[in-house]
Amino acid sequence: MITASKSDAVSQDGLLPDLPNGPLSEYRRKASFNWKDMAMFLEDEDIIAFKNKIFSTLESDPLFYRQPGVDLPLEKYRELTFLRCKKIFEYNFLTFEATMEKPQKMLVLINCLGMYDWSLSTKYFLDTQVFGVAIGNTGSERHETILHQTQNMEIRNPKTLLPMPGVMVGDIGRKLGQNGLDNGFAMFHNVRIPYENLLNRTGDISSSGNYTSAYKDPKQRLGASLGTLSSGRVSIISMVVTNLKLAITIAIRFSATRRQFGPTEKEEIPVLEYQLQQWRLIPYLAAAYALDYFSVGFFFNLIELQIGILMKDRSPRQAELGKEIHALSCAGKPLASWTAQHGAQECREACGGHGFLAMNRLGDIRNDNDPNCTYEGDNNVLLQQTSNYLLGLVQSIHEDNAPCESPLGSIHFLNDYKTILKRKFTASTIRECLDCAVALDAYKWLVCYLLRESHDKLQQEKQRAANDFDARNNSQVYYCRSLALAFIEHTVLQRYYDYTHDPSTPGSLQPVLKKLCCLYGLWSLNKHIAVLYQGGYFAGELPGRIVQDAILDLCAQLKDDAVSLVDAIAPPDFILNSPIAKADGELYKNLWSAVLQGEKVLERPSWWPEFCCNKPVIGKPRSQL
Ligand SMILES: CC(C)(COP(=O)(O)OP(=O)(O)OC[C@H]1O[C@@H](n2cnc3c(N)ncnc32)[C@H](O)[C@@H]1OP(=O)(O)O)[C@@H](O)C(=O)NCCC(=O)NCCSC(=O)CCCCCCCCCCCCCCC(=O)O
Ligand SMILES: Cc1cc2nc3c(=O)[nH]c(=O)nc-3n(C[C@H](O)[C@H](O)[C@H](O)COP(=O)(O)OP(=O)(O)OC[C@H]3O[C@@H](n4cnc5c(N)ncnc54)[C@H](O)[C@@H]3O)c2cc1C
Repeated sequence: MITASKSDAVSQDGLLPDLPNGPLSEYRRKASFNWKDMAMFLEDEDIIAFKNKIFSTLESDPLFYRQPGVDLPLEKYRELTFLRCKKIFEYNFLTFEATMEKPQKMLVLINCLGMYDWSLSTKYFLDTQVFGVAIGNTGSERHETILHQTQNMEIRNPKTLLPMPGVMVGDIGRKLGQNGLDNGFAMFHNVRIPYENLLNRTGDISSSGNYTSAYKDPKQRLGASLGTLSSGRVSIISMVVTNLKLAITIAIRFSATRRQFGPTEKEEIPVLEYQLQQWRLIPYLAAAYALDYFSVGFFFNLIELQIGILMKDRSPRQAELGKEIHALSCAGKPLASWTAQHGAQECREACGGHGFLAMNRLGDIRNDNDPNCTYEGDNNVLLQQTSNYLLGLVQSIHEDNAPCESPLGSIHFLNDYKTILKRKFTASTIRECLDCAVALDAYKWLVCYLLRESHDKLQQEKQRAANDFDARNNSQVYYCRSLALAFIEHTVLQRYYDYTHDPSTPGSLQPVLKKLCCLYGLWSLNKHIAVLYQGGYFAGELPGRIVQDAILDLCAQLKDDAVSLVDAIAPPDFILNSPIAKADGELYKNLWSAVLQGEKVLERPSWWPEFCCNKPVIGKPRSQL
């Protein structure tokens, strides 16, 4: 294990307390790096201190006490979420000034509260941010009153809490997750909306009925109006990565402590030693790292867009930035939320029966993550926005009449479209595949190929179909949908590759980070193997086989680092709230203690006498008279 220097260690110990010794210590000793170095490389001291403050405040407040696995009645859960939400207002973890100074803290706060409970986080941020930012970014001074009313909880009649005349509101009922959040409906019957309520930042109507807009170009106006809608999707990418981090922490710590049959009868071995367990979990750990890096960087891109909106930037670059962020977020949300969804399910199963026990939290993580695939736009519908953006570039690519340029550079590689399409997979050994550039090159080819195929398919369908609507619909499966996903996977991988190969990345961490990068790349690429063969990039048995062997090799190389990799991203035990995944690794002691603390755990059920009298006469229902 590589250790930190003395001065680093002093500041680390204050921020990151040592983890308790126990059954996980052996893996921690075997790690190729120091988990504290990794934690402090991933987040700066200020962010770690901010997280510690939030976590310790919640842990010290009895209102935030919770018992693992207890299923609260709906009404009680919503009441508790509301009370906690009010308390979060009081704690005021993030002032307006602090947000302006370091906007990333907003994302950190969303995720810290979400790690505790997503119902609480979503409730708090829908009120304070989603609604507020939408009004702030698309309205003007005349809408400030609405923002004040929201902050003072005045969304009905402030004295009676009854809806205003003509407005009907109601509750839509129990959902599959996030039940602390009360989703409702609203209906308006002959309600006159005052003219001043029109959100008028990009266009207005004068009292005489004339439309005016400071934007001459309708496309720029559209971008400015809709740009603000990207913030939810960008934030969701980070939220779902947080879920993946929670789930993988639980599954890795469990797998490192749960023992089963080994090669000899003498000793049982941790299930993490099994190749199958490694292959099921470690790629999700790599995905958590790669997507986490993407989510943070992409949030900074969003901040740049929002500053432009606030500064009334009407440049073509600002409009292009809005379009690119829209295209990336419309594929980034699907990729990240599906990865978290599949990852949470795999983690649940990888923990066997213990994973199905509610108190271990994988069910809640999975269910609370699930609506991220739907809200802020259904994943499959959103992917079409990304493929539309890419298809819009085809003409310039074919005719070489304009370079493919975008503010964030995600499409720059398409300038080499024709050359890339002529390339073939050239690696011939597993060793060569352990260089992440191999997966990255394959992705460049894949995106170009799917772009060409999707474009051709769309043209064919346009000739065949009666209208553009059908043509577009019939070009999604295996074409545009795959294109959008391959494009975003390439973007995530390219960014992670650049980061892990950057000379400023500490030498002690580079080897493990590069392995994670390579594993994420090959594992993701492996899902496209049919297309790689179909388009002729792969030929013969060798490419498919060495890619798969390289994945297994990387999993084996990373298994001794896995515990320290989750230590670097795990929240404290109180927040993780999963007895099988506490940092001390005392799986059975912690599970047993949580079971015994359950309410009425040793009592007979209240209906026990039914068992002893009125015994059923098989095949003869009793008369109800
Ligand atoms: C966009 C649609 C999918 C499709 O719409 P259309 O059918 O009109 O498609 P077109 O292809 O014709 O599009 C028209 C045109 O517009 C461009 N466009 C569209 N959107 C954008 C955009 N955002 N930016 C830029 N440009 C945009 C598009 O590219 C086209 O341009 P061209 O003509 O040039 O091609 C649409 O149907 C759609 O959006 N559907 C989804 C609806 C939706 O998202 N609803 C959301 C409801 S609210 C909700 O679900 C809430 C759930 C709870 C969420 C909880 C989590 C949030 C917590 C986050 C906290 C946030 C913190 C914020 C931090 C901060 O901001 O700082
Ligand atoms: C927990 C939760 C909270 C929410 N909160 C809010 C909120 O606060 N405010 C708000 O306004 N909304 C909210 N929503 C609604 C959410 O934004 C929508 O559910 C979402 O945008 C999807 O739209 P829909 O439900 O109408 O799906 P539909 O459009 O009915 O889609 C149903 C199915 O049809 C398919 N489909 C639809 N159109 C196409 C197409 N063009 N091509 C191919 N397939 C298609 C979809 O893929 C999907 O499988 C919330 C939803 C959830 C789950």
